[in-house]
Order: sequence, then structure tokens, then C-alpha cells
Amino acid sequence: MFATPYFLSLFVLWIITVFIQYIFKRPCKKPAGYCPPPSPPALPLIGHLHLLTLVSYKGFHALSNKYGPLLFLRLGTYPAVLVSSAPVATEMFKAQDVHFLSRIQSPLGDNLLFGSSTSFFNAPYGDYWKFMRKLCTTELLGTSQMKKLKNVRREEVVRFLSKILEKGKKNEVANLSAEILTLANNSSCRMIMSARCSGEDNQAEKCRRLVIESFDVAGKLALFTVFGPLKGIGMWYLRRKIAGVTKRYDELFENVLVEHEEKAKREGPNMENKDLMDILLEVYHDENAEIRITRKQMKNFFLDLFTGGSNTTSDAMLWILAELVNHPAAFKKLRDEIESVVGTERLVDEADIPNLPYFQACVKEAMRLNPPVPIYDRICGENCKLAGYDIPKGITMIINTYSIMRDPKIWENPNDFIPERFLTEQHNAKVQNLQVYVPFGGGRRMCPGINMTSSVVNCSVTAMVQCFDWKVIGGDGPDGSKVNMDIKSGVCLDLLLSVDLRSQDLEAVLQGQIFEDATKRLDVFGFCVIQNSTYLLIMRMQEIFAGAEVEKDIRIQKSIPHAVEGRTIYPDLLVKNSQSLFSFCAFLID
Ligand code: HEM
Repeated sequence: MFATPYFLSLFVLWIITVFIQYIFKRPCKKPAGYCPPPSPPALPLIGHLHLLTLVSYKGFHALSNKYGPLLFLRLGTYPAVLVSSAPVATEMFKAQDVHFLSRIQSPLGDNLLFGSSTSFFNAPYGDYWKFMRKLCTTELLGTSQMKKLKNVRREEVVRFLSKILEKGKKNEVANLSAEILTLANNSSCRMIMSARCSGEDNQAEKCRRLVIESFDVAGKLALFTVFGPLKGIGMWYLRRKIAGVTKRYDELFENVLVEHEEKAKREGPNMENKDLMDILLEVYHDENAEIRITRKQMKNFFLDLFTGGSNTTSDAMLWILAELVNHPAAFKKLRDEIESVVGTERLVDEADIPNLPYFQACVKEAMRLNPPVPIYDRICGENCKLAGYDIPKGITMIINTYSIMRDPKIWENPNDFIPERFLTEQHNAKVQNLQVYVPFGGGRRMCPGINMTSSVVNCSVTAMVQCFDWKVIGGDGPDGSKVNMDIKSGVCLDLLLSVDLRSQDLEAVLQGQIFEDATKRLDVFGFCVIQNSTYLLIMRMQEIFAGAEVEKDIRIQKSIPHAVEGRTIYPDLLVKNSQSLFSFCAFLID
């Protein structure tokens, strides 16, 4: 009742403030010879906002096609420079990298989950960022840690494939957008903190929902920020939501951290199967560490890993599969490659990837055309020159990877899906000294999560091509066989595909893998429980054999001495293999 006139008067007040600022603002004196980047014609008050479109990077792309690769823009009251070509990006990430090493800070300072200086993603370039970056490269996200987590990824992929297999057998349509997001979330949550996103009361699921909520708040706040004087009003309007999300996230992570600390005390220095949280906690407790990180920094760091790692990875997988479905010749070529290297008697494995060059080219080409992070920001730290133009200290740089990777001066037929281009010498020579392929950014601040993403993408996409045939339901094109690649603002690709298992042989291979996976989990379960409570084990088995409804995750009860708490077994996988399991179980009980 009272809110509408109230907000209306605030809005009018804002218009008047901006207008007065606009009229009386003195143009600041620029030194002689000052040469700012070119700028499209702007309107009073809103600047270039009217030139943008709902899918922001496509609007920016259209602008750079018309006005050039380096542009000065005014988004409301917010000035920014748009970078859209490989030569400019190369200069920025190589010769001038030192001037562009920080990102935008949140208008809320350290009170919001996102954008605060205690996060790693937004940390200003300095000792904390350098320390964490080194830790990411050498320990947390480096190749050797990723190798250690291989089984975790394998289990999640096999779990995903078993769901798809069920769909295929029943001739059902698979909502791949949802299934692949679950796969990416579960893989990253397990690698980061040994938890899966399933069930209402699950920590990883709670964290996923909090991340979505805080993205929502951050997005709204960014809108207010564009309209200068509205920034304060936005912060006031959203203050309760911000405080609520931040408090819940803090409590949730405090619990997870305490659980990990207790586990570390119980298992001692030789603890096996460490996740990323175990490793970072060791650094946190190390009194001789180069930098003593705070608890808040640690919590924000995990948030960065979740936000940086889940949707990006699932989007990458969706785009790759969509491009392959839309290009049947490429799909067939890839399947032939997998078949010639792996055969049909075993499931493709991460270790096969170096022998699958065409697969690697398909991944690159799909990510070139559809970068999961199409735009991102940097801040200019010092007055400097870029492509001959003056860039003022403090201005936001918007890097449009979508434009950079469709630059017609670099890529022949830039809008076409041609994986072969990544296999030719000619292409390699042309791009040798240019930053042309930038889905993960560039320079010192480029994405540290490449290994983690690649390992999940590699093992899942290759298996999807090896085992299944995919068809679009109600798609685009004259015969309705194409995935509609036109995305709407803020929505990820909607991928609904019917799935068919290719052959009986592959079904046997997949079932074998699912069984092998299940027995691995049973082994842990049986071993722990058998020493102290055989009865419990048999009970559980009978429930499974009878096909009775059982809980999704059975946790080993805390009261059982020597049991590994928190380990889960997955009965939905076990049920399918009841016959083989029976003999396995009998062996254990003997
Ligand atoms: C397809 C998957 C991914 C894409 C396309 C992607 C893309 C990007 C891009 C474009 C940036 C900005 C780089 C720059 O400023 O030059 C970035 C930064 C970052 N990404 Fe990723 N990313 C992906 C996956 C991941 C994963 C799996 C993680 C970790 C689990 C991760 C963690 C981060 C972090 C922490 C940063 C900030 C780095 C810094 O400021 O030093 N990303 N990512």
C-alpha cells in the first residue's frame, strides 16, 4: 500500500540528483594529447545503456563490430572500457598485464559473500592473492591433486551414466541440463569437501542454494550500482537479505570446517583421501605458513571454488554435446576416434584423453564458440596506454571473450563449428603470439580451475559419445533435429534429448563398470562394519536384495567403533546387481 508512492518519490529524487550532477559536473581537465578510446554516440543520463541487449555479451559484440575493438562506454553513471579483439587482449594480458591485475570491489565492502576483498576471486593483487594463487597451482587445483581425486570423478560419472542408461532402457527423454548440472555440482562438492548435492538436508545442497541466492542479491545490487546515486538505496533495500544469506553461509561453512577439523584430529597426519578443504585447513593451522589466512578468507575461498566451478563446467559440457548433436559428421568422427583407441570392451577413461586429439579439438571449438564465461572484468591499476589509447586508473575493463574468439581477422568462418581448425599447423602458426583462445581468461589472473574442469568434462563427454545415441526432441531446423542454440538472458542452454544405448556390448561394459564402482563402496562398508556388527551389514543387504525402499544414502552410524563416519553407499546402484552382490556378500561374511 505504502511502498509504491515511497519508491516513486525515491525514483524522482534519483532522477533529479543525476540530472543536477550531469548539468553541473565539470569536465575534468585532460592533459594535452590525451586520447581516450573511441566511444559510440551516448544519450544524456543513461549513456550507452540503450545500446545493450538482454544477452549482454551479444549486445557488446554488436557494438564492437560496429565501432571497433576498444571502446569507451558509459553504462548509466558507470564508465567502462570494452575489449573485444585478440590483438588488444594480447597486449593487455602480456605487455600490460601488470596494470590490470585487480577486479571490481563489491560496493558492500566485506559484508557480502561475493565481491568482497576477503574473497580470492576479487582480492586485490597483493600478498594474499599471490599466496593463494601459488597454493592453487601447486597443491589445491594442480595436476597432482587432480590425479589423486580421479576416483571421485569416475564414481560421479559412472553414477551419471547409470541414470542415463535407465532413461535409455525405458526410452525416456533425458533433461541433460539438469542431469549435467547435478554431475558437475556433485563432482566439485566431493572434490572440495567430500559432500554430494542431494537431499534437502544435505550440506552441499544447502551451499548450492545459498550460492544461487547470493548471486541473485549480487545481480540486483549491480543494477543499482549502474545508476550511481541509487547504489546507497539498493544497499539499504537489500540489507536484510544480504545479512541473512551471509549469516547462513557462515554458519553452514563453520559446521563443515569443524567436521573436517575433527576428522583431521581423529585420523592424524597420515590421513588418506584428502579433499581440498583438508589441505587448506592444514595451511590454516600451520604456524609457519608464509601468510596466516583467516577463517573468513577460507570460507570465501570455498565459495569462489563453488561459484567458479559448478555452472561453468556444466555449461561447457552442455555446449559441447549440443554442438556435437548439431554436427553429426563431427559426432561420428569423434566416436570413430574413441572406438579406434578404446574399443568397445571397456569404458573410455581419463587416461585415454592424450590419445584423442579430435576430441580435444571438439572441446576447444565448442568452447571457442560458446564460452561459459563470455564476459568478465578487470580494473585498470595505473594510467596506461592500450592499443595507443589512454586508459585511466580505476576504470573497469570489460573483456568480451565471445567477441575475441569470433574475431574474423583471426578465425576463418568464425561462426562455424570446425574442430579441425585446432589440428592444423596453419592455425597454430597464425595464433602463436596472440591470445586468441581465451575461455579461461589470460595473464596472471587467468582461471586456476582448468585442470579440474577438463578432468570432469573429459571423462563424461567421451563416455556419453561412446555409449549413447542422442536425438533432439522438438528441435530447430527443417526436420527438427537441431538443438536451438539461441539462449535467453540468464538462462543456460535447455538440452532435452532422447537417449538410446548403442549396443548390447556397451550395455554390458557400462553395467560392469557400475558394478565395479558399487562393490568398491561396499568394500568400505563391509570392512568397517563386519568387525563389530555383522548383523547391521546383513540387515542392510537384505533390505537391498528384497528391493525394498531404502534411504538414498546410508551413513555408517557413529556408535560403531572403527567405522568410517560419513562414508556413503548408494543402494540404487547396488540393487541392479543383486545376484553378483549376493556372492560378494557371502564372501565378506565368510
Ligand atoms: C569451463 C569452466 C570454467 C571457465 C570457462 C572459467 C572461466 C574463468 C574466467 C574467464 C576467469 C577470469 C580470468 C581472468 O581474469 O583472466 C576465471 C577465474 C577464476 N576461476 Fe574459472 N572457469 C572455469 C572453471 C573453474 C573451476 C572448476 C574453478 C575452481 C574450482 C574455477 C575457479 C576460478 C577462480 C578462483 C578464478 C579467479 C582467479 C584469480 O582471480 O586469480 N574456475 N575463470
